[in-house]
Amino acid sequence: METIIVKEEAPIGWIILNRPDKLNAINLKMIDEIWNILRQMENNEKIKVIIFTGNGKAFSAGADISQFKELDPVKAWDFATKGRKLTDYIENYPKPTVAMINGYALGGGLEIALSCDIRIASRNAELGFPEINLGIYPGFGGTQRLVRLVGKGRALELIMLGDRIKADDAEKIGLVNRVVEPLSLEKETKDLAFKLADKPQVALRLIKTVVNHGMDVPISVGLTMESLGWSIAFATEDEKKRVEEFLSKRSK
Ligand SMILES: CCCCC/C=C/C(=O)SCCNC(=O)CCNC(=O)[C@H](O)C(C)(C)COP(=O)(O)OP(=O)(O)OC[C@H]1O[C@@H](n2cnc3c(N)ncnc32)[C@H](O)[C@@H]1OP(=O)(O)O
Repeated sequence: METIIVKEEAPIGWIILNRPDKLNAINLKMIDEIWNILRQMENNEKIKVIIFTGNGKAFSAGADISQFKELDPVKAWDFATKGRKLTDYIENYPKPTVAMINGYALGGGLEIALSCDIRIASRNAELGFPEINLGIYPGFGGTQRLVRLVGKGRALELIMLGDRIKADDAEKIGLVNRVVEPLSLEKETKDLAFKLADKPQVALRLIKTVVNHGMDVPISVGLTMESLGWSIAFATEDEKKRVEEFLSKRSK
């Protein structure tokens, strides 16, 4: 791998963006490498949770601006589509995903973090969508995911002004789930990942499907999806075992 470091630390699969001298700017190669490793990890039963992070002082400072010089509208469309397909894949990934935001998470970098299920940020992280300052706007799904996460007013402010915000402010608006001290970032993220890995995996997958797709359809359809998914959970070993355990403890 040229642009990422991959670590298997079962049950965690680490994907570490690795162009530290360029603040982990995302080029086409990185998109391909993340995609390919995610495909492999999908079939690796030992891996139950994926953690994304960055090597060095950034999670990622966004799409690689040096590639923009070569872009005409057709190439820009290809680049954006590749990035957007990747973030769609991450959002709908069959295993839980966590973004461990260790520093700058900007533009396309923040869009990767936004497509993860949970975001934990170091207190010294800075987040934002500075694309407007380049005459563009988020193109890896950010306009749509941000508005769903923080609401229209805050999303427009972030995207239209392009200002970076501190982790604490990101937590206040729900852009990140939790802020921790830099030295505890890895431990807190791993604790969270272990907790997720201990949960029934099929039910987690159903939750992601119902929540993600439920947001795209009328509530009546979302509620029906919820009921269908809920019924499917009764076909799992986890449900049988866990309900049985609960009831047998009560009857003693
Ligand atoms: C085509 C479809 C795109 C779809 C949507 C996505 C769009 C985007 O993501 S556009 C990019 C948005 N991001 C930015 O505009 C951030 C750009 N970076 C910065 O503003 C600053 O680097 C900083 C504030 C994040 C950090 O500043 P500082 O600590 O002073 O570090 P340097 O600026 O010296 O950066 C070190 C090194 O990294 C290179 N670099 C940083 N960001 C990018 C980037 N996004 N693309 C390419 N290269 C980047 C920077 O040029 C420096 O490299 P050298 O000059 O070789 O040392």
